[in-house]
Amino acid sequence: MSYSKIAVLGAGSWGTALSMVLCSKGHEVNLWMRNEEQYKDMINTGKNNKYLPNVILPSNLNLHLELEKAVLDADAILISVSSQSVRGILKNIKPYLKGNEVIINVSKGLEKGTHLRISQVVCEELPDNPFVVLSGPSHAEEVSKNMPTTVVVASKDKSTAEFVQDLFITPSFRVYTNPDVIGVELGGSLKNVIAFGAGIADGLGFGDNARAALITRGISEITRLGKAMGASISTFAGLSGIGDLIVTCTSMHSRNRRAGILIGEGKGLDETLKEIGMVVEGITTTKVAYELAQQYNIEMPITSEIYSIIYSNNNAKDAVSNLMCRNRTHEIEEVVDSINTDW
Ligand SMILES: NC(=O)C1=CN([C@@H]2O[C@H](COP(=O)(O)OP(=O)(O)OC[C@H]3O[C@@H](n4cnc5c(N)ncnc54)[C@H](O)[C@@H]3O)[C@@H](O)[C@H]2O)C=CC1
Ligand SMILES: O=C(CO)COP(=O)(O)O
Repeated sequence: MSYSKIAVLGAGSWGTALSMVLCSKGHEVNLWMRNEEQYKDMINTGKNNKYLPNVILPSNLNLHLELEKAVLDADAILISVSSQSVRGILKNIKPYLKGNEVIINVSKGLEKGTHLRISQVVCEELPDNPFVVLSGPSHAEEVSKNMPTTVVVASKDKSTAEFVQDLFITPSFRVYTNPDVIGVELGGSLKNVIAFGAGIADGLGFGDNARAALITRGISEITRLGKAMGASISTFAGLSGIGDLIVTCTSMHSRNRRAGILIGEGKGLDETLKEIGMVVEGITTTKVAYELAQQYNIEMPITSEIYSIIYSNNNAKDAVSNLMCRNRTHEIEEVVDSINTDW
């Protein structure tokens, strides 16, 4: 097997956990962070105490504060910051790149204002670099402890997807490939909106029935928007669709679900975000998804009610009542997948 040099940009919980997977395969891994205090603490303690406190960092992991040094001669660059920070990071690394580094995005969100998927942001900023998105049901807390996890890597180019599959795959971290970049990106982003809603239901004291309803009707509205935006509907039945939706709506590791629980219990948004202390992508994605639903004229009732709670300060109990008392309708829509997902 051959070894690669990989720069991981963003030392939150996900960047750290994925660095550990890559180190376990013997790759040269440069983990970059912007915060000097965090860097010193990680050097001194051998742990990422702020974001992933319960694991010891591998001894072969290189920590960096200087972006230029971190990306120098890299074969691949993994972006693990919040989705709204991705464009800024790409602009910052651009002067140091050769143009053939594979860009691997793992952040799950859509750009505020432009409504762009991260692959489109990368295409605007680094048009020459090959691109892959890695997504799926994968909480950092479990990946960092080598618990069995499956993810999917999507790229327009099969050999690039297989290169990234090879970089990561281990007996506890199984990686599939998929050509449907749009579907994988939308599944990973939009599930955070529904998971936030599932958290609200939990916080209001509702049970398993409500959660199952949100998961099932949630994937239905995600698929509707995804189809309109050019995704393959079968991707939403896979790891980056229903798989990620299930894990995020049911796990106490989920930042989106935990934030929703606090809102359902009556806390305000600022207080909630402070308490979580990590990125809660679903807040911004709700606004983008709501606007996309209007743009594509797609009915997204759950997203719309969550939008009204976050952005119009509507009462969560009223939102539930609005959803339950909508006009009666059929469950299954006729959906035909016309997208050719062969490479
Ligand atoms: N934590 C998890 O289990 C998973 C997270 N993700 C996604 O990965 C992305 C990152 O999530 P987490 O690691 O959980 O977040 P986090 O909140 O633990 O860490 C985010 C990191 O990005 C850094 N950051 C943000 N803006 C930056 C900038 N402009 N320059 C430099 N650093 C910056 C922060 O300082 C922090 O270290 C999110 O999009 C999330 O949805 C995806 C799968 C699993
Ligand atoms: O995407 C994730 C798991 O696959 C992480 O979800 P949270 O951001 O809700 O923790």
